[in-house]
Amino acid sequence: MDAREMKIKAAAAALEHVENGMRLGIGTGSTAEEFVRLLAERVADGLSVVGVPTSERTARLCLELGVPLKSLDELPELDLTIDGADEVDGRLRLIKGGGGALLREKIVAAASSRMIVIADETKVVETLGAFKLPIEVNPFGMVATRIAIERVAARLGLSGAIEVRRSGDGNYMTDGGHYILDASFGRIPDADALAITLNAIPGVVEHGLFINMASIAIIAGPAGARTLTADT
Ligand SMILES: O=C[C@H](O)[C@H](O)[C@H](O)COP(=O)(O)O
Repeated sequence: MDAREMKIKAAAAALEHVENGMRLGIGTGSTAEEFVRLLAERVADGLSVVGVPTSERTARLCLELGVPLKSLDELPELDLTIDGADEVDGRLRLIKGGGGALLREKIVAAASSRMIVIADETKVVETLGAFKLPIEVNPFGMVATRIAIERVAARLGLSGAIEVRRSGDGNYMTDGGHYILDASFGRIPDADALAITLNAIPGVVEHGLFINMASIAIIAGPAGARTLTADT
């Protein structure tokens, strides 16, 4: 089974949690896009749901495939969000934002009663941090913000390059008009402390640590899909 087939398997298992009439947060990334494709088939067959997309990219795909959408302001309380992740640990703590959508993803997940993460086995880790942690920052004072991040990270025993994400000739810009700093910490032994500390830095708009947000994770491997709950 190749990577795409595993993503489809996880997405298909997540689709079983979708019920008629649900208000759905719809994630971003290659795994979430497999979910959108399967969801669109069910919508074409008569399933009635309304989605709130977590990025312009997801919104475009949903519109193209006929998945009905509303904005989060029109639908501020959601039943379920289904989204991918860059890393998942045993407590269902996540790193997200590899695709740059972390801010909207976190706002949408926080507005949802439940969040289901869909991923392939390669995303499951003992300790978060091998994947560069995306930190969304305001362009104003980005260098000062980066220095502040380095200082608080050092106090938590974390080091490693913190680089501005690039796209073409310029800095990558999120849907919200911010930049992303990717932090190569390698290992983040205390993700909870780092999450709180980063949130306290002026200039940090949001970070890619999703703590206590996922209800379950559906992890697909060559043998099929399994469901993870925190500490199982
Ligand atoms: O910003 C992007 C999101 O957090 C994605 O859900 C995450 O990067 C995983 O993407 P993929 O399913 O493509 O690995």
